[in-house]
Amino acid sequence: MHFIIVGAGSIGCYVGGRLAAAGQRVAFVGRPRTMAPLAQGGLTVSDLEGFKAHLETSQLVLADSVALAWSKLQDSKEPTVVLLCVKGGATEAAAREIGAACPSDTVVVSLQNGVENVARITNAAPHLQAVAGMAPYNVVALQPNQVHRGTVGSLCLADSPVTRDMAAVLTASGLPTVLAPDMRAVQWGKLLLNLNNPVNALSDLPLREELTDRDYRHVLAALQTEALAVMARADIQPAKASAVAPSMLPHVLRLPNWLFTRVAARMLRMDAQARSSMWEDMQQGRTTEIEDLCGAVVRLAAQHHTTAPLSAAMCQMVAAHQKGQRITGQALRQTLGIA
Ligand SMILES: NC(=O)C1=CN([C@@H]2O[C@H](COP(=O)(O)OP(=O)(O)OC[C@H]3O[C@@H](n4cnc5c(N)ncnc54)[C@H](OP(=O)(O)O)[C@@H]3O)[C@@H](O)[C@H]2O)C=CC1
Ligand SMILES: CC(C)(CO)C(=O)C(=O)O
Repeated sequence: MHFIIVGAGSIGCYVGGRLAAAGQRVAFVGRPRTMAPLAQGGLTVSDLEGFKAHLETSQLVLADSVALAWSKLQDSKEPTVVLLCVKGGATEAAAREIGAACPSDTVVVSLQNGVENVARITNAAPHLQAVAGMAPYNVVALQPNQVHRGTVGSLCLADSPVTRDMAAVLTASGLPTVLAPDMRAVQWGKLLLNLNNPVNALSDLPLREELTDRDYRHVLAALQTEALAVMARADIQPAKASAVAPSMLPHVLRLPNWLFTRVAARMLRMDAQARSSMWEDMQQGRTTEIEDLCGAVVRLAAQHHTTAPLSAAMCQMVAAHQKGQRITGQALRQTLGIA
């Protein structure tokens, strides 16, 4: 099996880098700004468990378009799978490019956050086979050509005949992968955790520091309580995406620090430098995924004739936020009126 990574950023370089380090054929498609450091210095992938591998430039297949990546991999009869690793706002354009470059029925696995990307791929390129995936862990770029996984977990793919072989290849390459029959539940379960992305980005703190502040946790708990109510109304039962069951998450987050750090020890098992992908977007002045996360809760609420005022307020705060500004947990709690 060959892989094309579309969106060679944090997740794309981590997943593609682990596959390539394990000997799989992988082509990376990215922007010139992210591809130039790979072309100059190769790619280093590492994780908090001590794994570290360096791939020389000569070991990497780099391409500035999906069409070129496809042609570079067609030297055997191996099936080629596309792993889509762009931010939600870039999905449709990327899907159109994949659709134009790859034959009908090419499998495109979305490893993106949010709940709407498979539908976006299908709308933009109906002849592709879009498959839902989920990356549970945090990856940051420590250097322009070094990506590091700072938290733990297994990749998750929609269970289907096309993903079974893929899951085995990913797992054998150091990317433990599980298959799930109901990806909608998995994606909404992950979205509940991702409601921390805007809180983390506004805090301007590493994840662990932010999560050990009870005021920030109260904000996250309130966002999750609101989202859980909207999901219940929509008959969505979010899957467990962390050590804590979805319905228990807000209760655990509201615990005092001394108890939270014990009960949620697994949730806090992360590198001191790990930050949310939304924090990285804000730092780089890029469009954030707030509309894919809090915006999705607001849209689901509207579809079911209710509202999600806290998620709506977070959409506004993130849109108005200036890079480098830190909002304390207490200030955030006050602004949102969270008791
Ligand atoms: N980072 C993390 O820890 C985690 C991220 N995720 C999810 O994974 C997805 C990717 O996140 P992340 O890796 O952080 O994002 P990054 O921004 O680091 O990487 C995405 C890259 O794709 C590029 N890109 C966009 N469109 C195209 C295109 N058509 N062709 C080639 N390259 C393109 C982007 O360039 P440009 O910026 O110029 O558009 C960017 O360099 C998101 O949905 C995120 O929520 C999930 C779990 C954890
Ligand atoms: C892994 C996690 C939850 C870390 O915040 C994430 O998905 C992200 O940063 O986008």
